[in-house]
Amino acid sequence: MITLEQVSKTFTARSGQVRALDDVSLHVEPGEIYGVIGRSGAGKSTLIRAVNMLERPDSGTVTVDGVELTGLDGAQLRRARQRIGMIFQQFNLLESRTVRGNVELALEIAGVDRAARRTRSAEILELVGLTDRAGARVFELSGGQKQRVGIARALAGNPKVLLSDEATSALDPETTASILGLLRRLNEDLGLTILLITHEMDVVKSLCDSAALMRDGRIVESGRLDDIVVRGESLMSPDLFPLGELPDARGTTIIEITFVGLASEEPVISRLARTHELDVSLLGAAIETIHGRQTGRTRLELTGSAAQVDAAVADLRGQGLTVARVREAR
Ligand SMILES: Nc1ncnc2c1ncn2[C@@H]1O[C@H](COP(=O)(O)OP(=O)(O)OP(=O)(O)O)[C@@H](O)[C@H]1O
Repeated sequence: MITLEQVSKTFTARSGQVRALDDVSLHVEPGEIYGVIGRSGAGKSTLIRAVNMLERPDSGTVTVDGVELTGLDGAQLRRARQRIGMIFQQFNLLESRTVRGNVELALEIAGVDRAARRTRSAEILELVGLTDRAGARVFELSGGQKQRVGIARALAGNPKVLLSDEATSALDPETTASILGLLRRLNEDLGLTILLITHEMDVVKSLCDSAALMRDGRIVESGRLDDIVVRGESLMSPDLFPLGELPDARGTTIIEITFVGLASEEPVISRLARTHELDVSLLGAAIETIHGRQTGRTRLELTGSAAQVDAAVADLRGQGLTVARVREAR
């Protein structure tokens, strides 16, 4: 539904040239929720703005719903953009207008007549749970309600794709959860494809089907979330399962095991110690609900000979568990 191929963008800042997007390729399937995560300055905003050509790439192609946007200009581009909704961290609403007035604005610009606008805004406000606030002014609303208006406005033209630029970053945790729940419902009920950028791993964990990690204008890891969590050496794992710093080196081997949909690591640990005559200590465990499944990562310290440790790791892998050797005994 969204494909970026080898997209690059360089800005000229006072301090010199900044390569905000460096050969970025990305593919979002129809109906998917795709999250791009990264620190401030990684290039996330430039990436999402490139998808609807708010930021025109220097090179590469952007295709949305079969239309190559990088090849369009003027009226063609405006038409194609109507199929792409966007929501923002600061909502970007017109404060002086009513809720309904904000939702109808894009339809007014698109030349939709008054009666059709009214019908459509009523429909969409019901979808986001704001029917009883239709006549309220924007400044009277809470942050969560404002974002619901933002979502309703973005969906008024019936887009296939919704772009979300840090849509929950200005909201408290409870309101964030309700907005993420709404996005999930719209994805399921309307088949809406969602591409979002965020610096919060919790947003990715609770909402996304797939994710990409950006650093210095590049995508350094990407894939379906359920594949990423079982990748032993995933770059996103430390943030997906925060286990803290490794202890100081003390001549032992440290491994991390990923469990998907498994209730407890206890039998694995005791069996490991028994079978391989190793000392096994549990250094930490993090369990998260990812994609609706309980997924966990356990960090274990193994004390034994190199051969015992190798045999233990092979045994765990043989049981279908993902094992990363995060520190070798020296
Ligand atoms: N219009 C611009 N002119 C000059 N430099 C820019 C411009 N827009 C972005 N940059 C630079 O490009 C790099 C990527 O910025 P971008 O805003 O895409 O990152 P980000 O990951 O979205 O960060 P944040 O979360 O802080 O917005 C940064 O170094 C930024 O300073």
